[in-house]
Amino acid sequence: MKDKTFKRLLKNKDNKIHLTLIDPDKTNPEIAKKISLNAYEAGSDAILIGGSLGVYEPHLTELVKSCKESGLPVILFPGNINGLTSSADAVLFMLLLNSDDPYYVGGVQAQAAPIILRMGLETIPTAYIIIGHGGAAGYIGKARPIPYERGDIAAAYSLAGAMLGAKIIYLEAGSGAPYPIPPQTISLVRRALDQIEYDGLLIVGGGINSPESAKEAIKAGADGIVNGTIVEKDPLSLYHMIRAIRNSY
Ligand SMILES: CC(C)=CCC/C(C)=C/CC/C(C)=C/CC/C(C)=C/COP(=O)(O)OP(=O)(O)O
Ligand SMILES: O=P(O)(O)OC[C@@H](O)CO
Ligand SMILES: [Mg+2]
Repeated sequence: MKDKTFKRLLKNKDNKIHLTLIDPDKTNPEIAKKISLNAYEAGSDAILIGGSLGVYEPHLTELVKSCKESGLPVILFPGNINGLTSSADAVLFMLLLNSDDPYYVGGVQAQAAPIILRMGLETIPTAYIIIGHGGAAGYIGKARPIPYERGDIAAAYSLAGAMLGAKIIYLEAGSGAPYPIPPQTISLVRRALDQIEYDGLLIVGGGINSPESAKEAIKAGADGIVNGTIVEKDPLSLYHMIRAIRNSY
């Protein structure tokens, strides 16, 4: 199996990972290119492209191509099978572990797998776990969100994801969530993953809108963070977010 893009991320683990999210539903290729160039200069590790609502072609492919001009890897973060295009470098092959709908825990993966095979995309096995507010992803994905403060439950789901072979454990509060995942919750997940010597990446996203909250997530044990909403509002905020996570110790 291809793993070039994932290995490139993993190499930066000690330096902490920053992922810049672009929603194809809200962004045109020109703006996506500007955000990506900015992300590259600020030191982000990759561009994630995805959203909870449907996307269409050729828009998605054009968006991916314009992001690739930055030189950063472009990783699909699909809400459904229409979020796939062969022009990306890889796809987060996600299972929404705490969804009550079997479509998101087996069904969509079976729909997507033969398409991904034909597209020749690298897959990054990802356990997607929705916590707290959950945002559009929680609603569309029919998640039963884990309460913000229940780090023990988040840890149980994260262990399950790791034991299933996920290379990324993605703790998600939902794009634009009013509060990010609390550091105590992240710490409990980190501790559990350390017990099994997990060697993948613990990524946290949703509502991380200040350098302080970015730093807290990393201090609590996240290997990396995702920023979407704040980048849409102010692309220059990336410099502060990335500086914060790289100077956490
Ligand atoms: C394997 C394939 C092809 C797909 C996986 C499909 C799964 C499991 C989806 C989980 C549920 C879901 C709808 C996830 C979407 C995650 C995502 C791309 C969130 C990005 O943000 P938005 O939720 O669009 O935020 P806004 O509300 O800000 O637009
Ligand atoms: O838009 P924000 O709140 O930064 O969330 C990013 C990401 O975790 C959403 O999937
Ligand atoms: Mg969206």
